[in-house]
Amino acid sequence: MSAARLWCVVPAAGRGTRVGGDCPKQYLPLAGRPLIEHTLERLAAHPRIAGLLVTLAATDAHWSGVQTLHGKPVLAAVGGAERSDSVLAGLQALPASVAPDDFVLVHDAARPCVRTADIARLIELASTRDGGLLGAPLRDTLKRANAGGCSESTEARDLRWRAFTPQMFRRAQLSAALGDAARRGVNVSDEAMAMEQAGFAPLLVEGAEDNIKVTTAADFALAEFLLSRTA
Ligand SMILES: Nc1ccn([C@@H]2O[C@H](COP(=O)(O)OP(=O)(O)OP(=O)(O)O)[C@@H](O)[C@H]2O)c(=O)n1
Ligand SMILES: C[C@](O)(CO)[C@H](O)COP(=O)(O)O
Repeated sequence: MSAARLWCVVPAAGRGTRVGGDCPKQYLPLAGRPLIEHTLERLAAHPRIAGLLVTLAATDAHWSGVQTLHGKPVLAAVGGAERSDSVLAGLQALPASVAPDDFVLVHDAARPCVRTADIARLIELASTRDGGLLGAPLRDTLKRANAGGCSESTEARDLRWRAFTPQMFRRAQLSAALGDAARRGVNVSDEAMAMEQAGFAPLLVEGAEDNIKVTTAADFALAEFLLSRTA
């Protein structure tokens, strides 16, 4: 029997303010196509992905979108003010065929270079736990800056990881954790933070550090180079 396939929520309702300009970064050209289309293509091509639920800003009507990709459904829903709101909206908009206990992946539209093998490894390992996330141990010395932009102290580096996406959790548990954080007024920066606060210990799965999040204008050139190499 073939391995179960998972739906992926793709938060894409951001404004890309750190890139600047009028067009949200997910629609800016990257290697000749809108950034978001590289991400959706990479996800939909993965044999373990069943479908994509993309959350968009209500004003992003200009995104032509795609209805199916690699024979898989690509659905859209309206996101929210914060990334966590967009993820929660996406979870709530998933088809009824996605059961409460089914694992769901959440992957930033702004991360087009995620490696196919890393997605497979996350699914394999996190399925045996209460979920997990791709990341990488911190390898640089970590500094705490003061208001004047100078190094004030050096932070402990051991046991520190950078969190990437996808992050993978059970639909109902993640929805409950995100909803609880929102009710407490906590703006969680990723799904794992919400799950940690709900008492879970998400598995950290080491992935390639070229799974970059396109955040500033300078990231586009790096992402274009990486897209030409990774898959
Ligand atoms: N309210 C929001 C904010 C962000 N995102 C998505 O979450 C991902 C990671 O967020 P980030 O890189 O911060 O994107 P932006 O919020 O657009 O960037 P900025 O903070 O520079 O405005 C992106 O795919 C973004 O579109 C979202 O769906 N809804
Ligand atoms: C979810 C994430 O990509 C993990 O590193 C990150 O927290 C998103 O942060 P952003 O400020 O919304 O880009």
